[in-house]
Amino acid sequence: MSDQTTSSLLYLNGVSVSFDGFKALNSLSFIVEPGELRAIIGPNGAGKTTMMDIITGKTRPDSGEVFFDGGKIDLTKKDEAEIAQLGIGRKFQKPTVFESHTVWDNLELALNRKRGVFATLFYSLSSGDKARIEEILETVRLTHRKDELAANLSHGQKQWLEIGMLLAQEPKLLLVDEPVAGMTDAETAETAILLKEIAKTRSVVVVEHDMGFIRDLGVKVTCLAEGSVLAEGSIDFVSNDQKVIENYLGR
Ligand SMILES: Nc1ncnc2c1ncn2[C@@H]1O[C@H](COP(=O)(O)OP(=O)(O)OP(=O)(O)O)[C@@H](O)[C@H]1O
Repeated sequence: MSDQTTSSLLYLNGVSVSFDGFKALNSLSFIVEPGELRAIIGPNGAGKTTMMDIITGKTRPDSGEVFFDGGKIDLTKKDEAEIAQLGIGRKFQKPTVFESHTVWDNLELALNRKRGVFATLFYSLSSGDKARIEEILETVRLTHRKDELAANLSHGQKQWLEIGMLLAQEPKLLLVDEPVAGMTDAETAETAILLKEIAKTRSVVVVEHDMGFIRDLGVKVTCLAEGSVLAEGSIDFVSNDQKVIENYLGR
């Protein structure tokens, strides 16, 4: 096993997958380090969602390697539930919070989900749990709205609440799909700060089309196109790459 495999949190090497003969991923190689925040950009159909599907076990690769946690775990041998348990959380584009519950209860439910049904039946909230919920509320900027029904939150706040629910499961890697679509400019700017804070204690991979937001993140950017990496580096490096301009930014 190579040094890159053992030092990385997530290691994809030569991953390919086809749907009806169409190569959605074409020998994709992609590495995320522990504690790294990484931005992914790329045109529609580039394979961004398919890559997330491979990591979370929703889709199986036709070929290639997918390792987690310093090469210890072969994700291609695990199902979706096992991968979630291993510490990979995924936030889809549309928020899916429990609208008729309060913000606090949404987080409490997420904390309980980690414990399983039996433990939850005989469970009362410990002071440690309360402290953790309060900490998450601070992180996702919702302390002042903790007793509000989730239905009454703004779209951006619902996105933050769902990120908080994922944090309650203590993922080592958080995958976030287009979090700022539909957010106000202020919420978008705040989301960049929030994700940078979250990435202090875990790795985060965020897919976005909003280039202002990507610039605010100030992290390494990977541009995908036609199922493989077109360019990777700082936002200035990637956005000045001729292939990126032709395939994505200049369109
Ligand atoms: N389950 C599937 N069956 C058939 N084709 C699929 C399937 N999933 C993805 N594809 C195709 O694979 C290609 C890559 O799609 P993918 O959704 O990964 O791109 P994307 O980069 O996430 O695009 P977007 O920015 O539009 O979300 C697309 O052409 C898509 O139509």
